[in-house]
Amino acid sequence: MSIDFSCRSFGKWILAGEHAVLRGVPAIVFPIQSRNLELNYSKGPQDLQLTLIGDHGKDLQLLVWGVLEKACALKKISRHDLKGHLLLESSIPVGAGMGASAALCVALTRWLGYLGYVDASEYYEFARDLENLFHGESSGVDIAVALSGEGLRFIRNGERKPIITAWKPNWYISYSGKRGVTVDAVNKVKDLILQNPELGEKIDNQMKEAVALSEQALKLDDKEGFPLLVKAIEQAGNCFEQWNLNEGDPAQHIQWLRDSGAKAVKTTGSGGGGYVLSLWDKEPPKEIQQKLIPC
Ligand SMILES: C[C@@](O)(CCO)CC(=O)[O-]
Repeated sequence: MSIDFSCRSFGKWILAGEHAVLRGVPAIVFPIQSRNLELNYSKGPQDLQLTLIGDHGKDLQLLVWGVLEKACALKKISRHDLKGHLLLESSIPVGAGMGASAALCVALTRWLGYLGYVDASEYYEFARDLENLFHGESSGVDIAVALSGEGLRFIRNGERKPIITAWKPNWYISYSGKRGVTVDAVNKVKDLILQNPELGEKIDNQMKEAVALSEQALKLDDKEGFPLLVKAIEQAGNCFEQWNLNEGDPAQHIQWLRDSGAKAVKTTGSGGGGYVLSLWDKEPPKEIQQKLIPC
């Protein structure tokens, strides 16, 4: 079968800015090159057929049809207008906070663009509308990075600026042992803000400062940048503590990383589970590395 169109979108991890980004604070987000979703499309006369492969391809089974349903409704097209064969290969786990749903929405948007249903100028907005199927409220940060494939400084309804890093930190993400459900985590933070607006604002401001520090740290050289980056990550990580989003398995995983020699550790993404970022001053021990994904 010949391939008529293909595209690739990426999973993501966030250095700083989670949650507060919903209230206008910038977020620093990077793609995970090793966790991506590849779409290959072959034209054909038959109603659309779907094949899912890869470590996490099958996870997408229910999501794909749901997203396509919504895309058809938004563009006022019938499912029967979509013909041919779609092959999706994914290495992004679903429900782990790595942005699998955003990567899927971006890949399908690009494909619909190829078919002539979506203009390239509206890819971002359209993919975001599709992603709202999964999140009650999303800032669009996952869509932005899945679309660009590069590190970004992201502001909700605002800038999406590439991040230039002057050095390559020894940083990794690893699974906390528990699923992270974005909508639950977002609601937990919102509840805290409702109950204690002053504290909510204080934590958002702390996150904002962590974002500024991390940007500064990445612009310096590694010698000067490292201690600043440690401070930034710890400060951002402490926000998750205050939001009570590290309880249980994530807290134990964070402690294990610290005990193993990580110099700074924080939850990445929505929290309440999912992935944890760790920063090291040298290569982590071999037996630890098996559990770490290089960023
Ligand atoms: C928790 C959150 O800030 C990041 C999830 O990756 C939600 C969002 O920005 O859409």
